Amino acid sequence: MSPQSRPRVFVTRQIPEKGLECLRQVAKVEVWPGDMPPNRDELLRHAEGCQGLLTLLSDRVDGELLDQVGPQLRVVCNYAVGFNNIDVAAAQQRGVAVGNTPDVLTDATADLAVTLLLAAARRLPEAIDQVRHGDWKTWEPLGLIGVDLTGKTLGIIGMGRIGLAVACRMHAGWSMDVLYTARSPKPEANQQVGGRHVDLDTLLANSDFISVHCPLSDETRGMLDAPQFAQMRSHVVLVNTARGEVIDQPALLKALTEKKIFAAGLDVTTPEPLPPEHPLVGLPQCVIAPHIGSASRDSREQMAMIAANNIIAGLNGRPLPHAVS
Ligand SMILES: NC(=O)C1=CN([C@@H]2O[C@H](COP(=O)(O)OP(=O)(O)OC[C@H]3O[C@@H](n4cnc5c(N)ncnc54)[C@H](O)[C@@H]3O)[C@@H](O)[C@H]2O)C=CC1
Ligand SMILES: O=C(O)C(=O)CO
Repeated sequence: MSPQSRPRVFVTRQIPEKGLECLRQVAKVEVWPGDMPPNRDELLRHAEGCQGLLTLLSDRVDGELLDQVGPQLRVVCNYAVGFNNIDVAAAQQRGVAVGNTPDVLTDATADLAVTLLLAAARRLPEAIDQVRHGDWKTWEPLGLIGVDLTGKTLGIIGMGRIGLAVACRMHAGWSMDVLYTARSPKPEANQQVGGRHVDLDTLLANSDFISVHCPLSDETRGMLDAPQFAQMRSHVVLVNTARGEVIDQPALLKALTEKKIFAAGLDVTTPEPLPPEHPLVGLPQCVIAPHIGSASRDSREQMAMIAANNIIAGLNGRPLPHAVS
């Protein structure tokens, strides 16, 4: 195929080169060069006339964008497993295939959830600050006391790929019992970690640690709000690596400041980035990472390959290897 007749693909951010090389074999690829994502106008302008779009979570893909890109558009793939930024129904109505990059980031994201859980439970940011600021005066019998982990109960909200990987780590490493919610019981969770499928209220009332792993949807938005915090144990450590909007953030702030729960570890917030002056940032018992769950070398490279293969399949009118519906 001559370079002129190749389909056009717009990639909305620099991604690992391996994936781009693969795409360049079959398509004329434009990569957004900015450190910041394209704004709406820039996205609309650069996407117009493309057959493929490789998008990020910060790119809203809706009916307006799809119409402006034009009827030649065949495929959109998010460089992420979550796809709450894409109106999948609008894409399907227009015959546009939608893909994502699951599995290859499961371990990295689960590792980060465990890291946040441990850091929040053992008050690591406060301890590090003490050393940095010259406040480490002596060995203190009553200083920086955290919560214990071994043999406690872990509640997983959304027992999918990442939820199960977190449960496996905490069950094998800390002998935790596992409760979980999901749309249906997961036999693999029962087999691998003895997990019990329960309703949300049961999970909230009986867990010492709670880790959120469900996708963001109309059903899960604001799922943890004031009434849910009121049901939690006062020593709970809450971890969220799913999406910020699953938790009502003002309710979380209140629960933390009023010591209704012990601590939180967040990789996702509302909004992202969270401004440094936001009250959650200043709370010692809230550990916040800047959405780095999948930020490991192998995960990001493999995500790029999956995304490229999805786009290539879509351009060729083949079913996507990793399609969402
Ligand atoms: N922080 C980060 O960098 C990353 C964040 N994520 C987030 O993690 C989420 C989960 O990823 P995976 O485990 O791969 O997805 P998955 O699809 O394997 O698992 C999601 C689970 O949530 C369950 N679920 C759906 N609605 C629910 C509800 N209302 N209540 C309880 N459970 C519900 C589903 O049944 C499923 O078992 C993604 O959607 C994404 O938002 C994923 C990767 C990296
Ligand atoms: O994959 C996702 O859903 C993320 O949030 C980033 O990897």
